[in-house]
Amino acid sequence: TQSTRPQRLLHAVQKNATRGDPRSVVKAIDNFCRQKEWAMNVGDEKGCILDSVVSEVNPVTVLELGTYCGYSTVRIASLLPPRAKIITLEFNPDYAKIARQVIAWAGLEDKIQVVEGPSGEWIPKMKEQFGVKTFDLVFLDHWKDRYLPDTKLLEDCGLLRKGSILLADNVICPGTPDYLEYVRNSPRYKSQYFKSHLEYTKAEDGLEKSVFLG
Ligand SMILES: CNc1ncnc2c1ncn2[C@@H]1O[C@H](/C=C/CNC(=O)c2cc(-c3ccc(F)cc3)cc(O)c2O)[C@@H](O)[C@H]1O
Ligand SMILES: [Mg+2]
Repeated sequence: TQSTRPQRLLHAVQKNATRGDPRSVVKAIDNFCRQKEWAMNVGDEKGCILDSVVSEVNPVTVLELGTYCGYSTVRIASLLPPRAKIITLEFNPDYAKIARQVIAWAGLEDKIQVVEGPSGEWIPKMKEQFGVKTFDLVFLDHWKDRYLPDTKLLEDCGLLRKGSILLADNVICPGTPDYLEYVRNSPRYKSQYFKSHLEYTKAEDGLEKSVFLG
C-alpha cells in the first residue's frame, strides 16, 4: 500500500538522523521538506524564533496544540531544563503514531507527553489528569479557527497565569484573523508580531507572541 507523507518523513528521520540527537532529527526533517516534500512543520526559519522564545521563557510546563509529526515538539523539548515537560495534543491517531516515533528517535520521550484527542476535550482535564497548575508557554499550531476558542478555554480553565506566554504559528498564512484581533486588542494580553516566512517558502508568515497579563 502507498505510504503517507508523515510515514516518508519518519523514514527520512530514521535514515538520516542520529538516534538520541534532537538537532539531527530537526535537520533531517527540514532537509526532507526542502528537498523532497513540503510538510506543515513550523520549519527552520520560524523555528529559530521559536527557539529564542523558549530559551527566553525557560518554561517548566509547556502545552503544544497540534503535534502533527512532532517537529516543533522535538525543537521545544530539546531546549527544556531537566525537570521541564511538554504536553502535546494531537487528535489524528496516525499523526500521533508518527510523532511518537520521531520523538523516540530524538530520545526525548521523558520530556514529552503526546496526548491523543481533541484540545477542546483535553484542556479542561489538564489539572485533574496531568497535575498541571498553569502553563508557562503554549505553542498554537493546530486548526487555525481553533486558536481563539482554545485560548478562551485556557483562560476559563485557569490554566494561564500572569506572565504565561502564548506563541502562535501561521498568524499570516494561512492566517488566524479572529485570534490576532483578540490578543492584539484585549487588555489582558501584550502582543508582539515576529515577521518571518511560511516554512520552506518565500511567502510571508509570522509568529505572534502574547503575554497573558492576568
Ligand atoms: C481542534 N483541536 C485539535 N486537537 C488536537 N489536534 C488537532 C486539533 N486541530 C488540529 N489538530 C492537529 O493539528 C495538526 C493541524 C495543523 C493545522 N495546520 C495547518 O493547517 C497549517 C497549514 C499551513 C499551510 C500554509 C500554506 C499552504 F498553502 C498550505 C498549508 C502551514 C502551517 O504551518 C500549518 O500549521 C494536525 O496534526 C491535526 O491532526
Ligand atoms: Mg503551522
